[in-house]
Amino acid sequence: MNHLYPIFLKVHQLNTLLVGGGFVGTEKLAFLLKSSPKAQVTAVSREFNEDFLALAKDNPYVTLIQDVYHEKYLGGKHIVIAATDDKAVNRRIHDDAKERFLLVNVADTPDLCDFYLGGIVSKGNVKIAISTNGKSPTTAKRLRQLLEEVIPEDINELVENINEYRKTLKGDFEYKVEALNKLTEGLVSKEKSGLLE
Ligand SMILES: C[C@@]1(CC(=O)O)C2=NC(=C\c3[nH]c(c(CCC(=O)O)c3CC(=O)O)Cc3[nH]c(c(CC(=O)O)c3CCC(=O)O)/C=C3\N/C(=C\2)[C@@H](CCC(=O)O)[C@]3(C)CC(=O)O)/[C@H]1CCC(=O)O
Ligand SMILES: NC(=O)c1ccc[n+]([C@@H]2O[C@H](COP(=O)([O-])OP(=O)(O)OC[C@H]3O[C@@H](n4cnc5c(N)ncnc54)[C@H](O)[C@@H]3O)[C@@H](O)[C@H]2O)c1
Repeated sequence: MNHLYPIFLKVHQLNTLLVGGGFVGTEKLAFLLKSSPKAQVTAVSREFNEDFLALAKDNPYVTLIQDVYHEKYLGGKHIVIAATDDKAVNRRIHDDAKERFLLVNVADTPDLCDFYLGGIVSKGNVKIAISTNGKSPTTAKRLRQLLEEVIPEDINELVENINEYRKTLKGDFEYKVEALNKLTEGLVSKEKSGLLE
């Protein structure tokens, strides 16, 4: 049983602190920016590797601070990701963040995470997040690849068209729900939709 509740964060209007500019820090920044190119990220690390620097370069929303972690960097942050290679430092980041009621992810310790970064499928306005409850990130990656293949590229057109239709509906809430459900009935029947072919 997976007890996690997924939400979709507007990270362009939240401040994220990422500590650790090595391999894992780079991976986390890359996935964050892939989904949310304007994510506001402050990255603190003793050293940044080349890939990290390349990702952050020319991105006005990513601020680099070359320093060891200090709790002062938690000021004004909503979300914290600890990705150093020092377990004790990651633990301290976690404890400092919890003291401030911040949401924290400790990349090397699922038990210390308030949330996981998941596999993400993006097709226009449609976004699907995948988690294995921290048990097998490789499976999350494979499921992401599978869904990227089977979800049609034109799913976004469908969403846009339904959005246009939705705006033209004049009745009360119940009327709108009924009209939209009728229009989209075919999507969940295999024969009519073609979505699952
Ligand atoms: C989905 C994805 C998103 C992302 O990174 O943004 C993601 N990991 C990805 C890939 C990946 N990570 C690892 C491998 C190597 C194979 C393996 O070890 O399994 C591969 C596969 C590969 O790279 O091929 C190693 C690894 N990962 C974690 C640990 C620590 C531990 O488990 O103890 C270790 C061992 C470190 C070590 O042994 O030293 C922990 C976490 N990784 C998570 C997310 C969270 C749980 C997500 C969930 O609920 O499923 C969680 C808990 C915390 C977090 O990071 O949020 C991204 C795929 C994105 C994509 O391609 O779509
Ligand atoms: N969640 C995942 O997907 C995942 C995947 C692989 C590994 N891991 C784990 O993540 C951890 C990090 O691994 P890595 O490969 O990125 O290591 P790395 O050596 O490439 O990077 C570590 C970074 O942390 C920085 N750092 C170290 N101490 C610091 C401090 N006190 N303050 C600020 N920065 C500091 C270093 O300068 C370096 O940039 C390891 O514990 C590893 O087991 C997690």
